[in-house]
Amino acid sequence: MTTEDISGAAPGADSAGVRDRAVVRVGGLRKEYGDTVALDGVSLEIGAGEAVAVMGPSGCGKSTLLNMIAGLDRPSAGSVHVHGEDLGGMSETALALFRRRRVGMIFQFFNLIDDLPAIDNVALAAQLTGTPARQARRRALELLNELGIADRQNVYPAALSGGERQRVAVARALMNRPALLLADEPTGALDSHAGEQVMDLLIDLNELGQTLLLVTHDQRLATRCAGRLVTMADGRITGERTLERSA
Ligand SMILES: Nc1ncnc2c1ncn2[C@@H]1O[C@H](COP(=O)(O)OP(=O)(O)OP(=O)(O)O)[C@@H](O)[C@H]1O
Repeated sequence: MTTEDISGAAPGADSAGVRDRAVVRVGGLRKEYGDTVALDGVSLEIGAGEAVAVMGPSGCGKSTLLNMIAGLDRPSAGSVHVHGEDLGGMSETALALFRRRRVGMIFQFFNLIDDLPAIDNVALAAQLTGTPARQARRRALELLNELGIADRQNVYPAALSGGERQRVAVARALMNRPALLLADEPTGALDSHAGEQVMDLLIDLNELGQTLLLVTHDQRLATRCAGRLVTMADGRITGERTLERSA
């Protein structure tokens, strides 16, 4: 896999250090759902080229934080900047464009479209930003090739293994060279072998300069893939430490 293949994010991981350019800046973030306070004053900065894992007990607000950074939901208070763009100031249309162009997301249950073969699941991400179909399919095939599943390009999600589905989802997430790759329990539905392969893939991508934010319950995923661990409880950040990546 090459830097050129994956992203426009790589230049951030330069010799000047990885945290000199923030890809994510979250300040005083609060989110209420009725009486539930899901986020209660979260501030976090992620530098270009960093891999950050967020861990904490169920219900502590991890996915809510991820969704705010992805522009999938709006905060009750506080600010989110991604790649220098202020999400709070965006119209719904601008936010939809931001989601397509700036962030790639992978989820526990893949979220692939059942009635499209692998290649079209991937290509669609670029077609939605206006890339002509032929060009989108060409890049989709390159990515599937880089991820080792080009031979599965015409297979529908139902006939793919869990690991293959997640690889298709990763290819889709990388399609528009996102500044930020967000992963919500990316190995949660995989057996240990497929999980290891997805972890290796995330490590490779980060080493090529892709900025990564992942939410997980899996200590092994966090320590293998991330350089920094953020812990949360009750909607707040309760701790932060640098990780030495384990083998
Ligand atoms: N759309 C929603 N409507 C109402 N409440 C919500 C919504 N989304 C999240 N919540 C609540 O906000 C809190 C934080 O939820 P969130 O999903 O962010 O936690 P989490 O740490 O990701 O949990 P898990 O590890 O179980 O996925 C929980 O109390 C949850 O019930």
